[in-house]
Amino acid sequence: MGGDIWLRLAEYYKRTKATSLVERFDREPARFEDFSITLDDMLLDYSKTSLDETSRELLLELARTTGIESKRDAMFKGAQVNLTEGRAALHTALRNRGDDPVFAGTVDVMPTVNATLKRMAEFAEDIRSGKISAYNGTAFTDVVNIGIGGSDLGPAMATLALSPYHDGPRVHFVSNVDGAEISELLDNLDPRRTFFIIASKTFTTIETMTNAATAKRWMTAAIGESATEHFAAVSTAFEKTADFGISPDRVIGFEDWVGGRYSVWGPIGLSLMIAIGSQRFSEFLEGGNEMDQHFRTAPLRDNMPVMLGLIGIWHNNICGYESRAILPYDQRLARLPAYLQQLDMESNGKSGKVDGEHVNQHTGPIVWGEPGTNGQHAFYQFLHQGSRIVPCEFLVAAQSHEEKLQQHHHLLLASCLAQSEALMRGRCPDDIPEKLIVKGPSNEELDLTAHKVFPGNRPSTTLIYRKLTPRTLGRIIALYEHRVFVEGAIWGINSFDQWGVELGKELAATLLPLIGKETGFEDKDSSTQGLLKTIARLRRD
Ligand SMILES: O=P(O)(O)OC[C@H]1O[C@](O)(CO)[C@@H](O)[C@@H]1O
Repeated sequence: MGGDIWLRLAEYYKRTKATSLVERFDREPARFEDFSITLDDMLLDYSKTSLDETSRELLLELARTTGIESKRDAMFKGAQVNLTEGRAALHTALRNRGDDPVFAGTVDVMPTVNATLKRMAEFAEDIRSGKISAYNGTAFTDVVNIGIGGSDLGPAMATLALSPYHDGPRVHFVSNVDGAEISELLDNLDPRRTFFIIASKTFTTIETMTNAATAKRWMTAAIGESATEHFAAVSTAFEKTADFGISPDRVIGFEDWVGGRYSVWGPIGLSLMIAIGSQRFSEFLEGGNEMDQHFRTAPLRDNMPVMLGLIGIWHNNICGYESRAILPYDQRLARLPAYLQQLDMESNGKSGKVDGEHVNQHTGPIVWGEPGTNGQHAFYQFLHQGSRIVPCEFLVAAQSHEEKLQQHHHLLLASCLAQSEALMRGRCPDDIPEKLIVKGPSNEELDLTAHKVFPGNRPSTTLIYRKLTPRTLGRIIALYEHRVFVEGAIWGINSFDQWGVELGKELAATLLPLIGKETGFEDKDSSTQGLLKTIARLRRD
């Protein structure tokens, strides 16, 4: 679908790509107003990309041709958009704040969603107040969420992002099966005052189950049979949580129409709710819901997720840029790049279309990033003068939480704006006031001007928001969720399954009994055999 439009986009890009961003700004005095979208106290500036009126119209035509509106409406209405798993993708129902029913098939899911949210809130507040207490009646001081992927990244990212709102017990996250992570944490915790949440949709994920078993042993060694009182689970698999020894009144369930990487809005967000309280969690949901309403109702041209998605398509499929950098000038969003890696790359890192056909173009890009200004002192050299062009996505708050450290925030803001300006403007030899001459190895004079030249014309977007509040964070996450949806819908892929993670898991299960063995793996390739033998030797010697 949309074959001709792809060609027209490519041809238009070819014809206009010589026009630099600086030239565009010189020619179009209202470029910022024309190429930015405001949603209350949030603004997306995409004027520093090479989009112009014509290319934007072509992209909007692409979106319409690929049925973006009907696909969006189908998702919100609970259609089985996740065809390969036979499910709806109704994470938006978890943040539906109105009274309208939301159907998955013929069932209105809202009564269950609201009842679960109420249960979560009661549970979280009881932990916070000490009503749910440790075996000896004392309040819990520490809560540990054990989960991985979507059962970790969302609450871990959001808990850090909203740290100014923490007024509950300390919340920690363990995800890696590497024993280093859990052992370093447990060494610093008191089992008598620690509560574990085992967060796993399937309750089979090997990393989570291994960490959960270790936590249970650690707790049992300290308090014996009372250990299970220090555990809760968040899962869709009630039999498995019972087998683990968690009583049903300590299990908060959710439905299979919530994908792992979209699950922070519901019970998987329990650790976040314990940290910030149920009221603030509600504000977080409201923020997500506001972005949903915007996505559903704003004209495509003024629609933030749609335009962010189309900018992604432009950069990826038309300009040929392979990756996108997520650059929050907001230290508390330090985990956002990792969170978006899962959201984006697990959703859209696919080569098969919904109909089983192979895609004939690139799908999801490589997503990476770090908070500014640290990134500036690490990889920005590459962004400014490297041979590859990386579209940069800056995020920054106008106001910080650190009222007494305004000079820090001014510098942070100035740095963020400076980077997008430098990427766009670059620096030509004429702008270099003094020639820098050094002596070469044979005492000859070397002119360093070329090293000081920046090519510029490198695209970026900037998302500015007033302050990183629960509501704002909700909006940011929902914005990116819908952007991923828009891109996936245009490529015709299913953004809600993740078959590509299966093979590695299966092979790990077959390799596990071979670790430390010298033989028994003759059917493996010579590299794997060699590595297994080396492991055995290094463990033995
Ligand atoms: O919540 P679970 O079932 O433990 O799954 C954890 C993660 O594993 C995956 O299935 C694969 O990485 C993710 O999609 C998911 O978020």
